[in-house]
Amino acid sequence: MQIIKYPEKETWANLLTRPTARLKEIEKKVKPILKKVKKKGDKALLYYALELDKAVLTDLLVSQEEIEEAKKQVSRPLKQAIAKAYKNIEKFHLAQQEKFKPVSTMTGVTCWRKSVPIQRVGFYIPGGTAPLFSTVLMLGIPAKIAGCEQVIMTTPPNREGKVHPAILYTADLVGVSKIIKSGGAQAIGALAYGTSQTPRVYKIFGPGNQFVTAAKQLVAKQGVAIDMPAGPSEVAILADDTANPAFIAADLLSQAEHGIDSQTLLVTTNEEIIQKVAIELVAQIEKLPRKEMARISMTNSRCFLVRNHEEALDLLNEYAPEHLIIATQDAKVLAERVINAGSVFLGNYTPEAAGDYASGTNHTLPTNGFAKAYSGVSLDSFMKKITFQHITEEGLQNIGGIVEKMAEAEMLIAHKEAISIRLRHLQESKANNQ
Ligand SMILES: NC(=O)c1ccc[n+]([C@@H]2O[C@H](COP(=O)([O-])OP(=O)(O)OC[C@H]3O[C@@H](n4cnc5c(N)ncnc54)[C@H](O)[C@@H]3O)[C@@H](O)[C@H]2O)c1
Ligand SMILES: N[C@H](CO)Cc1c[nH]c[nH+]1
Ligand SMILES: [Zn+2]
Repeated sequence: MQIIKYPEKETWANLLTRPTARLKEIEKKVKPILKKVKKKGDKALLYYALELDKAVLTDLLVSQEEIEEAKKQVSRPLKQAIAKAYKNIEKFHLAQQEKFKPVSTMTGVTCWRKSVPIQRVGFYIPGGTAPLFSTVLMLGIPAKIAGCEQVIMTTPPNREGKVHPAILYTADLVGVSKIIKSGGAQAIGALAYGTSQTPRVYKIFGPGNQFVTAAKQLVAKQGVAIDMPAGPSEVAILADDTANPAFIAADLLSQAEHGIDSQTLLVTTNEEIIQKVAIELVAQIEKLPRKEMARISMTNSRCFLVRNHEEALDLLNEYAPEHLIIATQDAKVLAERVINAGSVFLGNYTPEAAGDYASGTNHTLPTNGFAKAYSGVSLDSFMKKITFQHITEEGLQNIGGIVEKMAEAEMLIAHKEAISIRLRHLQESKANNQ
C-alpha cells in the first residue's frame, strides 16, 4: 500500500488514477470480438467459449434439466441465506416505487408521468474468477418488481461447460427467461446484436471485468442502452481514531480479492492507524484463498494522510469511489458532504460486504470515477418514464398564446399553426353557437 502524506490538491488527479488498463487498449481486444459475434453469431460464442473460457460446448443454452440439477445441488443453509437476502433486497427496491400524481400546470392543462417496464432486458452475471450469484438477485429482483417481460441472462461457462449451481438456482428464483453460456465481451455482443440463441435486448445490465465493461461502453455507442460502466470493484475508507484497524484491513481486502485490477483507498487524519492497518493487512491476507489476487490488487492501493476531514471529503469526492466506508465518530454528519460515490457505508459495524450481498441496497454500481455522473442500479433502471398530458378547450385558450409566441420567436411557424388552427376553430364554434 503506497502511503501519501499531505498531498497538495494539484497532485490529486495523478495520485487518484485507476489501475484499469486504458480504455483504448482494452477496446483493441474487444472490438474484434464484437465484430465476430455480429457476423457469426452463435458460432463466434462457441469459438470464444473455447478460446477464452476453455469450455467445449455443444449447446449455448442452459437446459431445464441443468436448472433442476442445480436446484438439488445448492445446500439448504445457502438457500435460506439467499431467501433472507432476497427479502431485504426486495423490500428496499419495492420502496422505490413511484406514485406520480397528475399535476394541473394551468387550468385545463394536466400532465402526468407513468413508469413502464423495459420489455426485454439482458443480464451479464460475472463468473470468470468467482460465481457472482448475488448479482442475479441484484438485477433480477428489481427487474421482477418493474415487470420486465423477458430477461436474457449470459454468464461464462466453466471448463466443463457448466454454470455454477447457485447462479442457476437464483436465476430460476427471479424468473430469468433464458440463460446463455457465454462470458466476456462476446456475451455483451450477443445481447446487443442478437444471435440465433440469444434474443437481442433493449438494455444490458450487470457488472464485469474490463473486457465486459469496455464492450458495454462500445455497444452503448451503437444504440443499445446500458445500466452504467460497472467495472473492477473499488472501496475507499475514511477513518479516524475511533475506527478499528482490523475491520479496515478486512474491508480493504474484501474488495481487493475481486480481481487484480480492483483498487482500495484509505484516507485518514490519523497517522497511527495507517501503521496498524498495514500490520493487519499482512496478517489477514495470508488467510485468504484468493491471496495472490488480493496481493496484486493491494499494489494498486493508496493510503492518504490528510490534514482534516474537510480535505478528506474533497479528495474522496474527486475520486468518486464505487463504495465509500466512513468509519469516523461523526460518520452521519460527514456523509452529508458526500457528493460523488456509488454507495456509502456508515460506522464501524457497516461492512461493505453487507451491501454486496444482503442489506438491501444494490451492488451493481459505477466504478472508475463514473459515480460523478451515474447512479447504481435501482428500480428506475428497469423502467422508462413516459409522460402524458391532456388539454381541455379552456386549457388551450390559456396556454395557446404562450406557445404561439415562443414558436414564432423560434421561427417554427408550423408549430405556431398547430395551436392557431385550433384556437380559430374554437372561436368559430363559439360564434356559430351564439
Ligand atoms: N462494479 C460493480 O458493480 C461490480 C459488481 C460485481 C463484480 N464486479 C467486478 O466484476 C469483475 C468480475 O471479473 P471476472 O473476470 O471474475 O469475471 P467476468 O465474468 O466479468 O469476466 C470473465 C470473462 O472475461 C473474458 N476474458 C478474460 N480474459 C480475457 C482476455 N484476455 N481477453 C478477452 N476476454 C477475456 C472471458 O471471456 C471470460 O468469460 C471483477 O472485476 C469485479 O470487481 C463489479
Ligand atoms: N463488491 C462487488 C461490487 O463491486 C459486488 C459483489 C458481489 N459479490 C461480492 N461482491
Ligand atoms: Zn464485493
